[in-house]
Amino acid sequence: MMLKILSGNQVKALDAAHVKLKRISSLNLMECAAAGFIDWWKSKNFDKNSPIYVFCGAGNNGGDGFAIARLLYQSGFHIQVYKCFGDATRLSPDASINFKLLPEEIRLKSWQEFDFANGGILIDCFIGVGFQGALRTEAQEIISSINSFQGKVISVDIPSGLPSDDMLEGVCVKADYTVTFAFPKLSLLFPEHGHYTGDLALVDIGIWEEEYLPFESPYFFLRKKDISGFHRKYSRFSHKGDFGKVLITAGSVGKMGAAILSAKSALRTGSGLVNALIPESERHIIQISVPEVMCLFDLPKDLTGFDAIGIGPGIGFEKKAELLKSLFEGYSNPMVLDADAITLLGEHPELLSQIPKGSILTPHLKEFERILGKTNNHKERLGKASDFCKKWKLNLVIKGANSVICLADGRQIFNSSGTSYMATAGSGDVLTGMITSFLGQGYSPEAAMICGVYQHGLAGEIAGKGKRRGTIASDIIDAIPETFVRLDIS
Ligand SMILES: NC(=O)C1=CN([C@@H]2O[C@H](COP(=O)(O)OP(=O)(O)OC[C@H]3O[C@@H](n4cnc5c(N)ncnc54)[C@H](OP(=O)(O)O)[C@@H]3O)[C@@H](O)[C@H]2O)[C@@H](O)CC1
Ligand SMILES: [K+]
Repeated sequence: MMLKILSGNQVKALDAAHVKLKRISSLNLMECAAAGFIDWWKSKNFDKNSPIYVFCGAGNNGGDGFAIARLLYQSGFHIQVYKCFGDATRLSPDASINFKLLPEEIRLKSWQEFDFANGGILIDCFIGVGFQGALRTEAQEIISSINSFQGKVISVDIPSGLPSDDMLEGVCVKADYTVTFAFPKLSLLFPEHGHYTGDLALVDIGIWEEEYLPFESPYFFLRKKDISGFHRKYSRFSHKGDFGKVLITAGSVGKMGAAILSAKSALRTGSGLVNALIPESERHIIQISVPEVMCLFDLPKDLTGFDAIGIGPGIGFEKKAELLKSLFEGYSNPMVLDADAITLLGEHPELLSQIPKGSILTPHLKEFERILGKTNNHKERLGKASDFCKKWKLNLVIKGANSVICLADGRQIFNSSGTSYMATAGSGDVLTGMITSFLGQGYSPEAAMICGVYQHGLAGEIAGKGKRRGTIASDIIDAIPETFVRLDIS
């Protein structure tokens, strides 16, 4: 089962059902959230001498803040708590209890007394998912002041002022880290909000994935533990035919790198046989750099022998609409369409209905607009993607940080692996090769996308660890085999 992403206003009902099921109190759950935050904190090795300022609101987000302040104090940190509310009668019941539990030694002040020119660490527990309507004037002032703070800012659950499921309209806290509870709030995964959320960490507060079942949501969060269940198991008697024969249609004069990257990725992902359809004049390039690949120069008449087809990286546009048409006529299984193939579909929308059902399109944000039109923001993009997938019975992978796998049935799965070091030329060609390879190994389109997208991100993390901004697409390919090791897939 995969973690569901609920909306902010479903959180209260989820919490209520959880505390009933586990026979605990909501105060216990708050303590669990605070303890989870402390575990994350310890993993960061923050300086023990750094002053820590905890900004607390009057709701349960503020309650988390009081509990965190107490636990950090008990661990030997220098804590000051700043109130972002009038008087204590405004506190929610659980916040009120944790307010009273604050050790006497912790200095309590009003936010107006804080010198924002200070350094240190500010923990933002002002407003969480209980944010509603438009920010009131004083709240805007508090948030703008927090944003003028010179040290590090850690937001608890969500940066204060950011709506949990929508685009930001006013101001919100700009965090260096956001430590969110139970599930990532949808808006934390929107690229437009990356600047506000900073590094995202998810803290488990003991709510099982089964407990999300009664709650409706099309959104899911893909994590490491989900992957092995989507993989095929091979036996001792498997032979190269079992690992699939794929056709990669990529590259053109001056862009043969795209063909090399996607074909090599398919091999590293486990394909038994990789054929590359390329211009004959360019054959030496690929045969020298990837000798395991067999080259074809014309589209074979019979395509039924291929277990999967991937088309697009670097193919260019000349006579390629005809090529797409021939592929769609001669092949009825799901295929992978990327890069120039997507741009061509944007220019020839009449071809959309001919794409084999269940096929996978992997656009980046610009390519997305070429087929689906302009969008103002990610929320709108997700809505359009959902309509598109349902209408044409196709799947989309919207590439980026937290790539979104959009399935034909309307589910949308956000990936958790990856790093900004993957924003490099050819990274998408690698993904095309990986997904095509899994399709060819007999995986369903859903399983091929899930394993491909997650392992592509993981390979990027492995490559990026030692190479940082010097990471190139070939490094990602080299790291693909290690992803099988890390996931314990044979
Ligand atoms: N399972 C979980 O995820 C768990 C969740 N937990 C935690 O509970 C949090 C949710 O707590 P919640 O529901 O009490 O609301 P919360 O976020 O504190 O906000 C309320 C405060 O914001 C204020 N405020 C609101 N709108 C405003 C506006 N427009 N402009 C200005 N102010 C505005 C509002 O003020 P008021 O309108 O009442 O005057 C009130 O003071 C959640 O994020 C997580 O941290 C954990 O403890 C346990 C497990
Ligand atoms: K917050």
